[in-house]
Amino acid sequence: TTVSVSASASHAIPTTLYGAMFEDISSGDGGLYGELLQNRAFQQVTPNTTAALNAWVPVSDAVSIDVIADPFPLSAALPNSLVLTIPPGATGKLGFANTGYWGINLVENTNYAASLYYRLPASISNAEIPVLRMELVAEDGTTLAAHITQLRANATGWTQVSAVLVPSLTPPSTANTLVFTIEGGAVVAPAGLQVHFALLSLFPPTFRGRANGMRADIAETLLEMRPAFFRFPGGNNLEGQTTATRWQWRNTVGPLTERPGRVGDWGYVNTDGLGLLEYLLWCEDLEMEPFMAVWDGYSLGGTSVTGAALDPFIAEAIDQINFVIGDPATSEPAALRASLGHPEPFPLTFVEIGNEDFVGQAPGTYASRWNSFVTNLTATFPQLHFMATSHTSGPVLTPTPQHYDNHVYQTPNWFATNSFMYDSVPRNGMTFFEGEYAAISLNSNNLFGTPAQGRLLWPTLASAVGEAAFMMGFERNADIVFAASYAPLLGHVNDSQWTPNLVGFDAGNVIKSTSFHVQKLFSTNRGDEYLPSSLPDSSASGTLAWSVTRWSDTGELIIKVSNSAASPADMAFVLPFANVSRAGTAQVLTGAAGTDSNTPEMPELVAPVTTVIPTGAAFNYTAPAVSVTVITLTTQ
Ligand SMILES: [NH3+][C@H]1C[C@H](O)[C@@H](O)[C@@H]1CO
Repeated sequence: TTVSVSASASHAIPTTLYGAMFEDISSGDGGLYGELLQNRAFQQVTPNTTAALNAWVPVSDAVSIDVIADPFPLSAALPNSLVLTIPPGATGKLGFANTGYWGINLVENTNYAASLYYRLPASISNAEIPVLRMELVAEDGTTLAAHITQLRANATGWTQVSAVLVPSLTPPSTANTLVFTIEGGAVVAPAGLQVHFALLSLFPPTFRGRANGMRADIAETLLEMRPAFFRFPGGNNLEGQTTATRWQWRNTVGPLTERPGRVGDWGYVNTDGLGLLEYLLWCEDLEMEPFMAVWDGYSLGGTSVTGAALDPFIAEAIDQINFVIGDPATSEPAALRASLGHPEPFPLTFVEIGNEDFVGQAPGTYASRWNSFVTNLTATFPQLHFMATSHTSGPVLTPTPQHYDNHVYQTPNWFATNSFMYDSVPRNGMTFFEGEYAAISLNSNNLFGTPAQGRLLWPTLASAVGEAAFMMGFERNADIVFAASYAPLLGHVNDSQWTPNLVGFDAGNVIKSTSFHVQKLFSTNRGDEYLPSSLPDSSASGTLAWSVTRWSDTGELIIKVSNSAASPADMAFVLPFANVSRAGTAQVLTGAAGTDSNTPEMPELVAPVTTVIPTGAAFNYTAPAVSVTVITLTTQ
């Protein structure tokens, strides 16, 4: 195949072309968000049930623990507490432990910040006052770190205890626990003792040392991709099953004692410790533009709010946006932002109105809800761009959307043969965000089924190669495609609500998938202008796709190639430049079989290999079977 490249660019490659989509789908709590204790504040649980004690266990049968609706709660937002009951004369390790999110990763000589609130239902009159011991304990019972503090005899009000725990060694597994025990032996409990606990927390060092920040290894992995934007808070997790359980920005900002959490849309409670300000600071740290969604009246249970009933939610969206960009002098939400330490507005251009309003009953009311939101938001924020989430084929929306968020989940082969999807889209001023795409299954007749029905647990090499072909279409059509992101971004391997995910993780490991490598290769070799070239075969039998872009300042050329065929593809490149470097760099992602995946067992089975290849004004390159290649060379 000969590829002749044009000397003049046809269009710019937007800086926002490659980014990340995020929602809490086994990805925030227990993942990107740094908190190591699961169910840390008993949020949104039913008191006096076993489920309310999720991730909490007693450490001896001499005591009992129960989650209650506390008569004197820590706060209105956190009404529940854990009551430790020590019967008279009890001895031994009198306490309870948290087992984390399928484990707690601990590293020696690292500072872990523990904190909790406790209160005594009645003052203790004993001579000896009980001691509270916090310990990091390994699977075999070894104490890795300990901190003791004396309880205050008259602490009938909530009292906070904070401590830094430093493991003396790195334990052999992540099956570690944080153990809380009361000591003082029989003296403590001549008549027995009860202690109430609330908002118990353990944080490792966070990414960039941010308070209430992100887990560093996952954050560093996402930083590797250099995503240019970050879409949040969803995705389904924006919507709620009902209006009442929608994502509400105010409940996600301010002190953790003021955040009630919510029943998320992926089968577990969200702490909302990862909230709007944390998302925005995270965008700042990774230099990503926020693509922020506002709740738009539709909930996944099928209900819609329309007409005048929508007004309070439009006001809520205006407040949410003002929290991000408002002037503290004139806007209460902006003043709240300033009071939380960020007086300056955050950058914001794109606001998405809802999520996937093409599902269920949503299309029936989206035109009306879109009109209500966009009419009001445009009046308040004329500088913002609003993205529609219904299908471009309908319903007809007014005002006409400037941008649509398209989603596609398909088979690896579908992606490999649909890289021309945007070539035939009319150029009428409308531009597109391919906000969610992924090779999800080998079964085109049941894409969202189970693994037994063809669903992929992990991205495969064939997934990544297909997605790369599809992404060539983004670059060739970057005059109308301004952003694209794989979804979902992250998933906990022990409890994923969705597979495959771009990055898998467990308590101690991060797994970079084959698709992650493609996202990183494209995002870190983007170029800023597109050079037209001979077109690949756009038919269903096309197996070879490529894209040529350039950095206009340096003249550096980037040639991306995707070969989904089971055999190598001989290519000849013809470049119309005088001073093409005689050697270029080739980063090649390939493997033994298209079915290869990076998994917890073999996290690096498939990884890019960088080589130097001969290049020049005309050069040959053989793309290996089932591979993605990024060639970089200079032209001046
Ligand atoms: N059903 C997918 C579409 C929705 O927007 C996401 O929440 C889900 C996983 O990426």
